[in-house]
Amino acid sequence: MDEPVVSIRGVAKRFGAFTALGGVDLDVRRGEIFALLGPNGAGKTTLISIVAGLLRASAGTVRVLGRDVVADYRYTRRHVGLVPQEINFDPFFTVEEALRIQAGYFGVTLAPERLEEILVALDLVAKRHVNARALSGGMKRRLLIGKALVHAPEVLFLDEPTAGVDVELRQQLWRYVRTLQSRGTTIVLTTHYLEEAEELADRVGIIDRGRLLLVEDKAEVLRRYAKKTLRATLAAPLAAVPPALAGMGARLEDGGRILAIDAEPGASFGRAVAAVAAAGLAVEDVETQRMRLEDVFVTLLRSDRS
Ligand SMILES: Nc1ncnc2c1ncn2[C@@H]1O[C@H](COP(=O)(O)OP(=O)(O)OP(=O)(O)O)[C@@H](O)[C@H]1O
Repeated sequence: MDEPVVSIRGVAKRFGAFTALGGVDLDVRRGEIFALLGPNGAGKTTLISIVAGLLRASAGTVRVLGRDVVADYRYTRRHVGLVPQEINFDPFFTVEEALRIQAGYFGVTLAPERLEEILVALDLVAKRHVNARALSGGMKRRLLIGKALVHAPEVLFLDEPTAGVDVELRQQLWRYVRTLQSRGTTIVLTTHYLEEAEELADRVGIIDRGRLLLVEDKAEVLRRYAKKTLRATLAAPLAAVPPALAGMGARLEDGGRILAIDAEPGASFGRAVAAVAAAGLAVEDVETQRMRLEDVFVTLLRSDRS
């Protein structure tokens, strides 16, 4: 297999007596979208900042494209793009100037077609000559993303890229993130919008209190942890669940009109459907629902903390 694009080994970070990261091991694969999920204060930004070379680890090593982020800072920084969580740019420049200046920091001249592409993707064409201070919060965040892209980084870190961005534009950004991925960019994102991770990520990592609880393919996480529920709409309401179905944990909802049955992750509904038929129930409609990544996330965190 390819060498990982980012390789994190035993990374710890202490702030005084407080341990923000307690020994993290993680490999990010070439070309993937990796979503780092965790509650407030879990250590996501700390980890990303260490990988991007903005913060020194107290222990452990990080390699980006095979090079150590401390010893080879200039090289690794050159290949990393970081969209920070906090908006922190000089408000006196226009959007276009801010992008050109940022490219200059990396010794790159921003080609006109690249500038256009970034402005279009981030919906900032109409604001290109506007001072950054006159942008709305969501526009400022989009400019931050643009700034992280000017030097065409191989690895892009997005720390809550769509916080405060409206729904329509969020979807547009998702499409652009996928375009970047299709061109070979590796993307690591943190987000509190679990639907964002569900939509974009190939793999997810869940971090809590400075420890990684799980790193797994997203599809596998859902397969392994997401319960399913089958809801059968009955032709006539029931007063009580038939005994054979009660033994499977079936319950009534909506005044007895709906019979709901849960299946453990990975299990099928074959037996439940057969039991409904055997009970002689007339079924008008059937719906199945699977837990979303958000529910899985909450369940996993709860079980870690209990
Ligand atoms: N410079 C610092 N000095 C002291 N403590 C810090 C510092 N930076 C971060 N921390 C602490 O480290 C922990 C992890 O913070 P971090 O910003 O990495 O969390 P996060 O997972 O990104 O959270 P959020 O989702 O809220 O952005 C928090 O408890 C935070 O208070």
